[in-house]
Amino acid sequence: MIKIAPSILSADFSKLGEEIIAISNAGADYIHIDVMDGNYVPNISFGPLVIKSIRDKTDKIFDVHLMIDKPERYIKEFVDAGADIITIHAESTVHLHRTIQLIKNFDVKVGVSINPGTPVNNISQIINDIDMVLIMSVNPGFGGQNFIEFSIDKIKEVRALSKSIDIEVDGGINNETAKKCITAGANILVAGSYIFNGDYEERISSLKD
Ligand SMILES: O=C(CO)[C@H](O)[C@H](O)COP(=O)(O)O
Ligand SMILES: [Co+2]
Repeated sequence: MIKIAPSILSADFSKLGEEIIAISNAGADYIHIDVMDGNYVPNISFGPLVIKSIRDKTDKIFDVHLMIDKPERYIKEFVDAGADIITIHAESTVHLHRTIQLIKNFDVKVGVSINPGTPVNNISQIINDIDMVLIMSVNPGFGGQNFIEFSIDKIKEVRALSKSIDIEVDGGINNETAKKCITAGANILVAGSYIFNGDYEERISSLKD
């Protein structure tokens, strides 16, 4: 089953609540929430207070993608805000294994993401401890970038390590790149600009098809 996770980074922030409702009704499986601190990535988005303010707009899974340095400092805040899945970047913490255990102790799902320049090998040691691998198919920080083709090989590599783990792909996803990702073994697709720049329902079903 392919799941679609619209990234609200491309939503209209002036009416975020309405956007969450619209994207949920259009068939989103997850709501992908990009948290950026202006340090780990060269952009600033929003934090736990904003997430908390939209939590009651939908029952969909809140898929929180933390692009922040030392994410271990803020796990409790994101759990309290309503995160169902918390994904941290392997490059963002010195103590990856410890931070994974910390997230698991809160009884939410845990994902680990790797940037385009990070080899899959960097997460082979912890892959059996986590629920999801998030392959970044653009350099994190901004929506609307072009898909990096070698990400396909990385998806295949992760799938070879685990038949059952969730593999999410994030960045530059459209109906063409989606096909390649699914064929390579991904089962969750994040899409921001592709979905929010068109008819939400049509775009989500074009990714699923
Ligand atoms: O994590 C992200 C950026 O760091 C976003 O989820 C991603 O860029 C989605 O945007 P688009 O689909 O427009 O590429
Ligand atoms: Co993201």
